[in-house]
Amino acid sequence: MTAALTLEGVSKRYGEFQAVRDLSFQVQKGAICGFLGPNGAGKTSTIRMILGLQPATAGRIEILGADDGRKVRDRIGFLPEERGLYKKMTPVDAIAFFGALKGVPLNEGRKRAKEMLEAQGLGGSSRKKMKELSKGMAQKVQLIASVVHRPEFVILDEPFSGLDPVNQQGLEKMIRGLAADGATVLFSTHVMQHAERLCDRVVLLARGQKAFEGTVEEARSTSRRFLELEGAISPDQVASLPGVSEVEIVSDHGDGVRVLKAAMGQGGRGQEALKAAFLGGLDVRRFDLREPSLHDAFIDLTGVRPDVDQSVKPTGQEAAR
Ligand SMILES: Nc1ncnc2c1ncn2[C@@H]1O[C@H](COP(=O)(O)OP(=O)(O)OP(=O)(O)O)[C@@H](O)[C@H]1O
Repeated sequence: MTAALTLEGVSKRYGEFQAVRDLSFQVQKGAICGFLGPNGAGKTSTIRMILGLQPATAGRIEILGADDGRKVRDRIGFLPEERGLYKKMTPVDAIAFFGALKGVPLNEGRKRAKEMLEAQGLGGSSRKKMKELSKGMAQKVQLIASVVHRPEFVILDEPFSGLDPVNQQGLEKMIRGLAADGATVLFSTHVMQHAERLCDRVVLLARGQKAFEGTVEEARSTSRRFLELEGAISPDQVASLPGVSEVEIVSDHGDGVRVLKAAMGQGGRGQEALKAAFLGGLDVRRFDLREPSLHDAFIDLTGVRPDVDQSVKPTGQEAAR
């Protein structure tokens, strides 16, 4: 496997404030990688360093074999977090314009734009002005504009933000399509579900530091599984089941019937515990085995929720740097 992107010990300081600290990770060619973390974790700062839009304070970045993103800018597609295409242009013109900035002749850009809009079910909107499109449509157009030059590497900063579930799904499909056509994709998000569905690998970032790098499955496996049991059972009985590390009373019906939540310890298997409960004749009337989600894993690995805002408001002087 070949790495399309390598970061080694990358840091970013804004004045006294350390936004990114000693960050290292790789994205293999052709992979979809999720760059995950709460708002303010340092994702945009890292993306800007990868693209060469701002210098790293320390460390090394290699993208598509180059030591500076600006040297390979025509082979990269970028969807920034702050969006807005020329409002008075039609989608076709806006897309062709962006293509032209990356060396695609205007006529060819228009042809590609029409085909890509058609493929996204936006063929009917191609004569409208950008300002007349819904937010979801405009965002799809902007994504098309960022990939019309058929880049090898696509970087999307919070591509799902502000979209309704239907448009989010459409965008997920587009991202899968880009990877199926051979592109490498890195996208940032603070919503774990998108990454769970899309990514080959994920990099988890909290307070500017990497907390985890690996597959979604590996991330999940670091987190505890839970077994929820309802019946005339005591916490002690559940605590003695194999693999159970902790028991919590969720609710007590008062007649001896309770709902108990058992956290499985490292390597503990809920099925084994359930089997022992039934073989031991425990009065279990309902059970639920809950696998940890990527969201659970993020909280376990970083100690923070991915949906909080970790931003530190920059002072005027720092913001100007
Ligand atoms: N130019 C700047 N000057 C000073 N501080 C900055 C600057 N840019 C970003 N920061 C701070 O660095 C931290 C990381 O910001 P960054 O935008 O990289 O995070 P993020 O994970 O992309 O979050 P978001 O999705 O909200 O943009 C934040 O605390 C932010 O306030």
